[in-house]
Amino acid sequence: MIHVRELVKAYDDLRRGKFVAVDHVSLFAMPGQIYGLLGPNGAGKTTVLRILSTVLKPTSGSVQVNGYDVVMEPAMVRRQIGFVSTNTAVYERMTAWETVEYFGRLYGIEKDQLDERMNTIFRRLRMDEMRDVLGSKMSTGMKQKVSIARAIVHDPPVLVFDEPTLGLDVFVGRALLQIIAELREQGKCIIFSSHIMREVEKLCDQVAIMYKGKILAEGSQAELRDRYSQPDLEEIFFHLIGEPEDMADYAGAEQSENA
Ligand SMILES: Nc1ncnc2c1ncn2[C@@H]1O[C@H](COP(=O)(O)OP(=O)(O)OP(=O)(O)O)[C@@H](O)[C@H]1O
Repeated sequence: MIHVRELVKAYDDLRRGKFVAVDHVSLFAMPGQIYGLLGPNGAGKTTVLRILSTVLKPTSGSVQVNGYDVVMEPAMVRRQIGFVSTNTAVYERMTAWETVEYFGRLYGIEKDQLDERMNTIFRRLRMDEMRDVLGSKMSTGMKQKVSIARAIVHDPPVLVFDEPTLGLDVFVGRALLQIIAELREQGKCIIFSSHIMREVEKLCDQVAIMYKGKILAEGSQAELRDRYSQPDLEEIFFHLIGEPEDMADYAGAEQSENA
């Protein structure tokens, strides 16, 4: 379970001065559910997820992961979470098996239990054929599977996916979404951030639409469609922000992408 209350993150930016990247964000995600954080580049999604996984400290507000507070009990929070993003590192000189084993050991899992768990994970993620492939020889899709395997090796109840399909082709992207749906069936609490409306539409039970640091709307997809009388998430999004008159509206996002 993830409980975010009135979360604020302000940066002291040399160029922009004090910049509020996350502005009083509240959300609640349950086990067995995929919670979608949908928003364009620069909306503040990654900042929320980094605070959730204890990489960044909040300016104010509170975040609890399975009852543990991210500021007071960061080590316990890290045990609850598996984090997957597009640029999760895969070591060039380690095989798929060695990489996942290494992370399992970091979490202090006993050898026998680790072997058993890894066998299950490799089978479930259809990674058996790539056990001995070195990081330097892996395709992007293989690397992404290794990233998922290392994120779930300690069997965390909470999984965070930050734009996980970025740069993947349609086959690998689809397989990845299927894996995430399977993890939901296992009762995991999943946060899935994306700017791709179609993906969020397919996968997510609850959706928060985020823009310029704020959550503009939150609910199940059916609730959101009803509330705003719009047929899909894209229409709801533009209904909420208004049609941008020119790309000046989008300047902040461009900067973030290049940062
Ligand atoms: N260290 C920092 N200092 C100053 N501003 C920052 C810093 N990190 C992020 N920001 C700004 O905070 C805003 C939100 O960034 P964030 O990465 O959370 O957005 P996002 O929704 O994840 O988008 P993206 O998909 O581009 O990563 C952006 O305007 C970004 O430039």
